[in-house]
Amino acid sequence: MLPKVAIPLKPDNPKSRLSCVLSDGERQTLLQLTLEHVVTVLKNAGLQDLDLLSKSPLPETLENSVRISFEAGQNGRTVSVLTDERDLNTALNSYLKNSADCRPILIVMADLALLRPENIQKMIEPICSDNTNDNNENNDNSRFIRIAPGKGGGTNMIYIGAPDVFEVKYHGQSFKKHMEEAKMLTLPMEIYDSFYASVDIDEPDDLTEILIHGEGRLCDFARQILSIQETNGRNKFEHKV
Ligand SMILES: Nc1nc2c(ncn2[C@@H]2O[C@H](COP(=O)(O)OP(=O)(O)OP(=O)(O)O)[C@@H](O)[C@H]2O)c(=O)[nH]1
Ligand SMILES: C[C@H](OP(=O)(O)O)C(=O)O
Repeated sequence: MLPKVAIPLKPDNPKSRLSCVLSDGERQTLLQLTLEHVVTVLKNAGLQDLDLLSKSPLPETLENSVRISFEAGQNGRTVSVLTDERDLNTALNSYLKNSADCRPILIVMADLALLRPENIQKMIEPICSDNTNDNNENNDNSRFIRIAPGKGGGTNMIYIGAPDVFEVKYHGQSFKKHMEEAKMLTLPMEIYDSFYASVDIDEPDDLTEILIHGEGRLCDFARQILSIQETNGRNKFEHKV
């Protein structure tokens, strides 16, 4: 069964850890470009239903750019916008509990600038039988958890096959906390290890990854804000502040 996708969004003061190198307007642009990239990748991977879970009312321009990138309305694709002002974990856990149809949920962060369609396909494919858990109380291997770690201990994507019982615990080494949660619930669990899925754009140095590996408008944006300095025959990226 295809999962529903949830993308949490914080449209006010986004990417605050980049405020030392990017203006507020540039950080808004970065959010929009990374979100458009992620949504295009989800569409190209064949996903159908997208929920944007926003901390504050989503600006119309951002919502429209998502609808256009996802080609909402075509081939049955849907985009819904939900607003929940509570903190990230409270909002997402309430969303998971309220997904009445118990369809699997794939949570994807909006800042995965290097994400590729094959990463999504790997995230949603059935779990390898070697990784299933004999103690799985549910005795149902469709109710598995698959985690794509982010650098520094975060969780960039998580497939939740059991949204009625699993609770997310983002921030502060969430990757380990999510593994522990799956173990505690005796759900089958797998780690999806991919460089492209592991890069989220949090700190100034992460911008260089866009310049090196990124494509299209995101790469153009990185070129505008970074310059390449050559020292002793080696390239070094510096921020144009
Ligand atoms: N709904 C919701 N989404 C959030 C919240 N905080 C962050 N997000 C989103 O969660 C994902 C990961 O966010 P972070 O990298 O932790 O936060 P950020 O706002 O992007 O950046 P910083 O301000 O530097 O922490 C992004 O898609 C954010 O837009 C929140 O409180 N509520
Ligand atoms: C939301 C948080 O993101 P980070 O702070 O790692 O960007 C996490 O993945 O737990």
